[in-house]
Amino acid sequence: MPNITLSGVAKSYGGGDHAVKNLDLTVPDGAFMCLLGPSGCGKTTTLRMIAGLEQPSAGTIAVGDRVLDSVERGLYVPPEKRGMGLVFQNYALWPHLSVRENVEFGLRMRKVPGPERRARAEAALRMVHVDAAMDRYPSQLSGGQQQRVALARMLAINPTVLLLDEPLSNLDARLRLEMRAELKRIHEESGATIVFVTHDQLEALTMATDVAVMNEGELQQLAAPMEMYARPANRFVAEFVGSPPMAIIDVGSSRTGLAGSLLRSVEARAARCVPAAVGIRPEALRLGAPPGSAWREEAVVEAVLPAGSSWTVRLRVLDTELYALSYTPVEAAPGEVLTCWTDQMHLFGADGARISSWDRTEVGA
Ligand SMILES: Nc1ncnc2c1ncn2[C@@H]1O[C@H](COP(=O)(O)OP(=O)(O)OP(=O)(O)O)[C@@H](O)[C@H]1O
Repeated sequence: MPNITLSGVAKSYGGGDHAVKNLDLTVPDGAFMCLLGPSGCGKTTTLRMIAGLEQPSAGTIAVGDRVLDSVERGLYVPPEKRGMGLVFQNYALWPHLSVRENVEFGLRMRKVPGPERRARAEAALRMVHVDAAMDRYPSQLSGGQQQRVALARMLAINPTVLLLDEPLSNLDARLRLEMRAELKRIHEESGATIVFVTHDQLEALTMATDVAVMNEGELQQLAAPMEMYARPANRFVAEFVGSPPMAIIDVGSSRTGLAGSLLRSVEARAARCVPAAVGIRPEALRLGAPPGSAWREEAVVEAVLPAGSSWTVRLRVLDTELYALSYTPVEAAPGEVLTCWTDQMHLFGADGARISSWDRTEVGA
């Protein structure tokens, strides 16, 4: 199964501002790609263009050698001829059809003969673990089961590409967690290429093989989830991916306060790195005795917030409030002075881009 390639793709609705700008994106064969970004960043528009529900204003969309859209060549393949399955946030099932009939419906439309239709519907329902409820009606199922039936309806068609637009957004927290694991399993079992739209960074990190972060119609970074977490390409990605978010301290040429302290530490290690901002993830801000070369400062404990398996600590470090996230118990009283330290800083330049030469100084530091 070939890659999906978007080259120079743009979309503006009715000649207005561009919802998607000059997008170059390759979805590798068999990938589980999440399009991630805040509301209005162009994720859904991108998915709808891949599906053929919207036509690009510029650029080319292809699956392998097969061009599906080319504005230049006036080429456009309609959705039903693209061989892709779509599941949207509102996954309406037919209320008057049983679960089995709902799943068989798409196959009936495609004129798949009876016995094969039944076998494929049952196999798809087994895959999503709702085969026991095959003869019930949608109103007799939980939200999560209905969601799975909608997925089974798509899987039965054996799409090589599955396009999902926030399909878990109507579910409660427990079901979302369950469905994330299910989707991952289904992806592995079916071998389908999945493109999944979400604004939930945790959803993207937990499920995707590749994450494409978008903002204001532009691709900010395309990377494997843990790579993106470890090395966000710019300030936007750094702040968007991770919860609680990374603290980003503007340093400029400051010689005072936390900014000055961080800057001196950077200069001591890599004099040629000139950051405009320094980022520290809460879990990278550690309490206690630092190793030799790590940046350190005295921190005044403002509050300790235990959450069962983790402890969030609000600290005042010189002139700035920072949060530390610890996975071992923190027993400190407000007003107590501790040492905080980190050996994992993220440096960003004046244009907001990551200073990657700094990462090389950290390796082996
Ligand atoms: N049919 C439309 N007509 C005009 N403008 C549209 C249309 N659909 C989307 N837009 C605009 O295009 C931009 C991108 O929208 P899009 O739905 O792709 O973003 P999104 O990232 O999926 O957001 P959300 O998570 O809120 O769905 C937004 O500014 C939106 O208002």
